[in-house]
Amino acid sequence: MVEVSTFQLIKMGDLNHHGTLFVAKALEWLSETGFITACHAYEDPNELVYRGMDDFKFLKPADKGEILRFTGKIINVGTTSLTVSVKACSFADKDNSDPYCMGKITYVVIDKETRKKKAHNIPKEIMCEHK
Ligand SMILES: CC(=O)SCCNC(=O)CCNC(=O)[C@H](O)C(C)(C)COP(=O)(O)OP(=O)(O)OC[C@H]1O[C@@H](n2cnc3c(N)ncnc32)[C@H](O)[C@@H]1OP(=O)(O)O
Repeated sequence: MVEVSTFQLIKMGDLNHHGTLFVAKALEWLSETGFITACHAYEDPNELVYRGMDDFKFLKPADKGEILRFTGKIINVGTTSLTVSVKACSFADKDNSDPYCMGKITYVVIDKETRKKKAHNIPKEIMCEHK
């Protein structure tokens, strides 16, 4: 089972015109955590590419000064792909029960010479349910 956490402090430059966390910044942090999580399952980052994101939701605004914990878990292992669920919660929300935003990101393994997708042979045991 793979679970990876990263942390971000929301600063002035991360805000939108409402004065809350800008969606593009949240997506950047979400996809960084997703990629780092995927690299724990497949260790060559040069052969791992982003394919798509599903079910991205922004559920409540996040304020300047908040420390966010992004938690990535592998929820599906296919033939060439793996899917990581990432949740962003307050640092104080110890059980990740009240996320600010979340999404499911799929990565595909490619051959670094041909750039064509290839089977990764990652064992399904690394998957877990994201509560
Ligand atoms: C980290 C980065 O920034 S990487 C840079 C940005 N990304 C890129 O440049 C990648 C550009 N895209 C590509 O080169 C190609 O689309 C590839 C090689 C990734 C995939 O090739 P495609 O022919 O489009 O892939 P295809 O549609 O068959 O999907 C491949 C796998 O992803 C899975 N997949 C694709 N979309 C989704 C999705 N939305 N949700 C879940 N799984 C998905 C498929 O089911 C398949 O899985 P499997 O082989 O494990 O059964």
